Amino acid sequence: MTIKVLIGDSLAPGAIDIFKARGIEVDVKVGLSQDELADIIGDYDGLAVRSACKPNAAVFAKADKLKVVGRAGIGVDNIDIPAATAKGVAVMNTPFGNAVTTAEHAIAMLFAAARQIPAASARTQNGEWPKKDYVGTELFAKTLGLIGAGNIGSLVAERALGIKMKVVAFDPYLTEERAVELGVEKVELDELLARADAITLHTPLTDQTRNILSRENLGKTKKGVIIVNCARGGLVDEEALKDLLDNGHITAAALDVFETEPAKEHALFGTRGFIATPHLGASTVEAQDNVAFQVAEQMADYLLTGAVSNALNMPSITAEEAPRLKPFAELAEKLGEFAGQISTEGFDAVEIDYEGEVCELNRKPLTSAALAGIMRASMKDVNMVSAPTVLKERGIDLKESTQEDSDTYDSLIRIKVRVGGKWRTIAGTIVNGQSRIVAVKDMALEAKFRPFILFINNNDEAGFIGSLGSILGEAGVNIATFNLGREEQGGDAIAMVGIDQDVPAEAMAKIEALTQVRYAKVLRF
Ligand SMILES: NC(=O)c1ccc[n+]([C@@H]2O[C@H](COP(=O)([O-])OP(=O)(O)OC[C@H]3O[C@@H](n4cnc5c(N)ncnc54)[C@H](O)[C@@H]3O)[C@@H](O)[C@H]2O)c1
Ligand SMILES: O=C(O)CC[C@@H](O)C(=O)O
Repeated sequence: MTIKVLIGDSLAPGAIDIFKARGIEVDVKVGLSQDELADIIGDYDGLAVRSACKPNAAVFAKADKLKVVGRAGIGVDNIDIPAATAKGVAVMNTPFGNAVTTAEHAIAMLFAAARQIPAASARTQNGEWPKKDYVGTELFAKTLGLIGAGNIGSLVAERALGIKMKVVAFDPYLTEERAVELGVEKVELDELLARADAITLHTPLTDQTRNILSRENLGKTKKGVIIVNCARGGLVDEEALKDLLDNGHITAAALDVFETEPAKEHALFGTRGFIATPHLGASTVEAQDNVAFQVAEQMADYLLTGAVSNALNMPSITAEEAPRLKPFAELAEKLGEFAGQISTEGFDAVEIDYEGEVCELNRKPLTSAALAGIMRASMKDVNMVSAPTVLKERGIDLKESTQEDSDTYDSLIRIKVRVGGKWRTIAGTIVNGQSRIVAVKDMALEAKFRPFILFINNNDEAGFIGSLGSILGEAGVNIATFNLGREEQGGDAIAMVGIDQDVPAEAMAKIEALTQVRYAKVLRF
């Protein structure tokens, strides 16, 4: 049977050759609207994209043959991953192929902003020779504030140190050891804002990073600061950026990414000190070859052999191992997601214990699945392949242990994450092929994973369940399941409430204010 792939964005031509050499038919259709894509997607087994092609739920609804979407690049915000997962479509990216190129663009933007090169060039070529208007800022010995010290942030730090800048970094997941290795000083955000002469951003866009350079935070920066964003639109308050450029608090700003793209009109355009590029961070021949060739190989492997690599929504497992490993990989990833969501302040060690029959299996993909789950709360685009490398690079300790007998269950996986010197622990098993949570903080219970779980750590005192039920009822939140665990009567206790919808902020505040509640959070799976 013919296997067909659609290339929906401008990819380096070598990708077509790779698909064809492996016997896969290829169509290239760039610039399709979502409706046009939905009309034709039913013919294809694979879809290769960059960032302009945006397969949404309506596209996946019609993607009856589709098995894989490959992103030639890092960010997958243009792909509706829950819709892809619901349709059984693997989503893969290429986590490292364009990192150097993007770091170089950030550094180029920094220099361009410090010396106002684009404006000076335009006016010089216009015959003005405006020498007096462009007295720039030297970067030597200045402080660069790095928000996000992952792949690209680390490369930017190396380069900034090379031009003799001092680098301070804010990243809750950067360990002191990794900071020392990189030669940067780990600081809190407020300290970075107060000390940096230039700030560059290198985080994904998540609930925690959206608007991280808000009007308030931009107001805390040094007068004369330079702002560079080559990561994602939405990290910087664009309106506030304009106001602060206009009043001279910010000397210069360079954006490669915008809240709405393509940004063909924008209030910032024409503002003094402002530089824009059209999401060019990854646009070099080298990076585009890297990501296009890699995505074509990964997609072809998956379509022809079932091998999964760099997948964001499914574990990497070989075809032979698949049937036995799959439920345990799903369990490990979900337990990891639980642990990650209750550790968003940052953690410095992870332990994974395998007990019982699961010890006989290849545990590497299980550990990778668990780590991807743990880190997903802070790094949206992390996957099973990149998770272990990233963990190691950051100097986060990982210990695995096995115990061939399990006291109660045929198999048990326990994940422990250390936050501020204290361990947060969750354990689970498989019951009738489905993942179950069987202990939290070593308190036994049995709960299914659901799209929304309200997790509460409380004191075991009378009246708590009634008050909680009333608050949820008044907020119109339906309870689907309710599981409780406790250390001893009157002691530490947990409640896992499976709910049919998210809890409104007002109701959440009331829950947190209950005298028995120590910690409450809605977890999403
Ligand atoms: N402009 C472009 O063309 C282009 C090209 C490639 C990547 N990108 C974007 O650059 C960004 C960085 O990519 P990467 O490969 O370095 O990602 P990465 O996952 O390796 O690093 C992201 C870093 O952000 C940190 N982080 C998460 N939450 C944070 C928070 N609340 N505060 C501070 N730091 C936080 C993480 O710990 C991590 O170290 C992504 O948004 C990616 O999509 C843009
Ligand atoms: O494909 C591009 O040009 C942008 C890629 C970049 O935003 C990424 O996240 O990898």
